[in-house]
Amino acid sequence: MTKSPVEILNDPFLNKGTAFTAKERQSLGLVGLLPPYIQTLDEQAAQTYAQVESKTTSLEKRIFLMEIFNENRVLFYKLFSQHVVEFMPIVYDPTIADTIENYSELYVQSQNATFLSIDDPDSMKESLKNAADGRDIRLIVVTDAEGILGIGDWGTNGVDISVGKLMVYTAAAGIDPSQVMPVVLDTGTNNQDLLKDPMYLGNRHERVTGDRYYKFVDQFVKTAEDLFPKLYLHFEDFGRDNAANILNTYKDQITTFNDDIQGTGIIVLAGILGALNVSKQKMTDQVYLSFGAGTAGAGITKRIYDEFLQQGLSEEEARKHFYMVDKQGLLFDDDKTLTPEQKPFARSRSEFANADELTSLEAAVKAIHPTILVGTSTQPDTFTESIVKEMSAHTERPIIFPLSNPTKLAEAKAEDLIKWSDGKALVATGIPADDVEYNGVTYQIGQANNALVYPGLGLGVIASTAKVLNDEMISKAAHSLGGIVDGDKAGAAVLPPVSKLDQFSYTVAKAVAQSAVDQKLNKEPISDVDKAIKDMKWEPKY
Ligand SMILES: NC(=O)c1ccc[n+]([C@@H]2O[C@H](COP(=O)([O-])OP(=O)(O)OC[C@H]3O[C@@H](n4cnc5c(N)ncnc54)[C@H](O)[C@@H]3O)[C@@H](O)[C@H]2O)c1
Ligand SMILES: O=C(O)C[C@H](O)C(=O)O
Ligand SMILES: [Mn+2]
Repeated sequence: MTKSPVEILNDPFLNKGTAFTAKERQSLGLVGLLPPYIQTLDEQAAQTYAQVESKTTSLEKRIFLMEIFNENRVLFYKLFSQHVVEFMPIVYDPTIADTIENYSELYVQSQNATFLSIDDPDSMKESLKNAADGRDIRLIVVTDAEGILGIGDWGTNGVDISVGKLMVYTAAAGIDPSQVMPVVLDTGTNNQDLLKDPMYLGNRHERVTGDRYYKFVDQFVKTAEDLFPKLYLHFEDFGRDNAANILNTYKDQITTFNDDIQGTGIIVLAGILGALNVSKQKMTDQVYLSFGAGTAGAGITKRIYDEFLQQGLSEEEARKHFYMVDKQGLLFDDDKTLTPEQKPFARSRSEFANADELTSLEAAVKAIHPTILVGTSTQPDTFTESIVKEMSAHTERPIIFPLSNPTKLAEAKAEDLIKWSDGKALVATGIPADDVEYNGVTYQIGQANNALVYPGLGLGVIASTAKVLNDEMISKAAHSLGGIVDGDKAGAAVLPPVSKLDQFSYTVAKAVAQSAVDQKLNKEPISDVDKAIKDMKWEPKY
């Protein structure tokens, strides 16, 4: 179907704006519809970048960048790729949290997303087809928005996380933006402020749960798989009660991934490996404490635990190294409210003389003497000076990762952790952190955000045509990030910098694709993994 000139200018996958050549303007019927000077992509990027810079707040910058995204994908990604470090926190986390909270107020355009309503399941297939508009969809990011970052339930507004995660896939790993689709499953919201807000654009009822919810998710998975047979299905920010259930249901059947469980597990394992490379300590000597044992906390713990097994410990031996603290304090095995993911790491009260007193993080740290503390609690400023001092008193180089997002929810600031530990803490944060100057050393702070790994992982899975994404591939992804940072340099970060995102996405992709091929999980024959990845890679150019 050929598009009319106006349709072309309104199609972000086709529109080149002022970069349409004289010949294209003639042949497509665009003569007179654009100013006469023909810009190059570089000129367009320079001009739009100056406009971005003229905005004073991150939110204004993001709103402007989304205009470019809505109008011209090549230009958007050219700009993004030229300014990755500057734009990541604007396009993605933390600014994305503001656009989700204000989605209805800020709404101008649907951004090629698909909105699937639990009240209208019969139109699901048609909706997905309409949104694909004939495109060959290889990657969907889907959310039901029950647990957006650490800010909770945002109903239909959560669609922005699907859009944002996909933008990072393209900027970091070169996934073709015409082959992706953001989806929100609107199953209602329990956010009372949204339900009362006359401007709210989603379904105005409480969340549907139980069978009807799982049937709707299943209908979505089956319909999407049926329509797009080469699909890699990424789940994002589902609630704690559903995320692991959904992953466990589908992970052996289709090519799927849960970012909060698996992506976060990979980046934290990579960060810990990086930290141990600095401290020259052994993984299996570490004592691990997860603060906030929800979707991410439990997913990370399981990944690190699996690493202990891989390094030769028995299940029983390995389990002795792990502790979890959630709302109720240290998790014990007599607790009836434990989730299935928490149960394996709950401890026996008989291990402690003062078990009943271990109801706070501080008490737990005193009793356990963890060497690694990872925060996924959504509780700001909970890694206090006294906790950090207590950890530092019992271990030479404490590994402390406050990972809750966005910025306002982080368990601690990198700067404080460095200061309170007298420069000893090996720190990574969920959102970007500035260098910290302390006692004449410049400490670089790694970003332990799943965005550093999920794009490469996805590229590797898609390029290798893998049937499933399994633990072996996930482990290979985490280990592939080693060696990029020089751990012997004073103040070295525990993870590679965002400025090298495209390079290490490629490293991750190669490790994952090679693992898929080695395990014979590829659906199509692949003789050269490197070439398969390079052939997949999309670049922003006309
Ligand atoms: N850096 C990253 O890549 C990354 C990845 C995923 C999640 N996260 C962050 O981790 C946080 C949690 O995300 P999630 O998806 O696991 O959410 P979740 O709701 O599944 O888990 C949060 C957990 O924290 C617990 N909690 C609440 N209050 C607490 C308290 N006072 N003390 C101890 N625990 C408490 C909850 O009971 C729950 O188990 C979010 O802020 C999210 O942004 C970061
Ligand atoms: O979205 C992010 O920044 C990371 C993570 O998936 C989260 O939920 O916080
Ligand atoms: Mn997430």
